[in-house]
Amino acid sequence: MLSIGIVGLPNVGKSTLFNAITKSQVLAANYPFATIDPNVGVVQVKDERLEVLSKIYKSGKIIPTAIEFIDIAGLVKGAASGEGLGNQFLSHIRQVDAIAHVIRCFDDTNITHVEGKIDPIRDLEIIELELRLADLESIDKRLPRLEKLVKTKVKEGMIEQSVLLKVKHMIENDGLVSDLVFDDEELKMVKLMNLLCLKPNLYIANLAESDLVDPTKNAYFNQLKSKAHGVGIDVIPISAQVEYEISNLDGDDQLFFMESYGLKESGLDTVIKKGYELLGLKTYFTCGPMETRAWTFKEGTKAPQAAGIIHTDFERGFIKAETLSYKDLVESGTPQLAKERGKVRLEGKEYIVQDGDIMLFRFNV
Ligand SMILES: Nc1ncnc2c1ncn2[C@@H]1O[C@H](COP(=O)(O)OP(=O)(O)OP(=O)(O)O)[C@@H](O)[C@H]1O
Ligand SMILES: [Mg+2]
Repeated sequence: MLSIGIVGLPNVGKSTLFNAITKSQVLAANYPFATIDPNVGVVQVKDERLEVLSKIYKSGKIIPTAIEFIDIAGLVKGAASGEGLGNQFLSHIRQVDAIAHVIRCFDDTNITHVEGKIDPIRDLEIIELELRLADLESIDKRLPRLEKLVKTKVKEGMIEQSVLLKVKHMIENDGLVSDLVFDDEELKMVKLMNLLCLKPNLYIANLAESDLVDPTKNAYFNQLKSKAHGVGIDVIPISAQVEYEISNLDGDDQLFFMESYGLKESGLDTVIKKGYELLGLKTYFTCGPMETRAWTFKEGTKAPQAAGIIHTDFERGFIKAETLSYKDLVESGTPQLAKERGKVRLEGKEYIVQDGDIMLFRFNV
């Protein structure tokens, strides 16, 4: 399962957010380094299409897809050189597929800030610098080991070296990740390499309760937003504390509470949805009277491999996939009508599965 790591300075609200997202009760407390070992939680990805599909197919149940969130210990300045158990915590970040970076944007003199003062841009830069320094160290260790491969013209070695040199150059010149240019082969290599500064990334602005109604009145949030905008990163405004309180209420109370803050939807759903997008994930559906179920695949996956997500036999014995797009189904009203209109396609091995496809795999083993 793909995972998103919650990363940031100590005592900024990471565990509070984790508890809200995963409905857990891990220790969230007003002192730095409350979290040492990573906490792992699995969450369902909400998708409005599931309700619609289960009505059309009169399905007995709905099974959404899921992703994993990991609450990681706080990083401090000097983490990459071992400060505050930094190396251990950085190794936890290495294992996640994407990073949700929590940045404190709330004033509260009772809650300790490790740098003494609220300053989201400085905080952001501290964390990003530590990730870069950690990468630089691993790049410098790796490069000499690649020399032999490069000398004997082993292709993988040459591609990896080229990627590492580009990233090293970017870090040493304080450049932007968004300015890096990789060819297709290098991109494939990047995905295998686990460099921290290249992981997909989003920012979560942790706001005071009073700023929820209109986050743009909060100067910290605006600073963060304009900085993020420049590098093409999303900022999600949220109050981890409020979300945590909401997550502990039942349905009706939740709605009442959200209305009182002027919230239309839970910020957590946005975090989960954006996280899913960030990972380049798409959804296809299988539907029938038993269940309507969402399956996660990576953008660009072909039909047999998508079938293999359900069962390896489906991939091994793949023949064809009966495919209907969600849009065509909804426009037609029922699967029968969609079929009559010629909207149900028989796709073969080279078909690239699209988000929202409803699929029925024909296979033979
Ligand atoms: N939006 C917010 N407004 C006010 N207080 C908050 C907010 N978010 C979190 N807090 C409070 O901040 C404190 C620290 O929260 P939490 O333990 O979640 O931080 P953390 O980032 O996990 O810290 P650590 O790195 O030490 O594990 C808690 O007392 C929590 O209630
Ligand atoms: Mg914590």
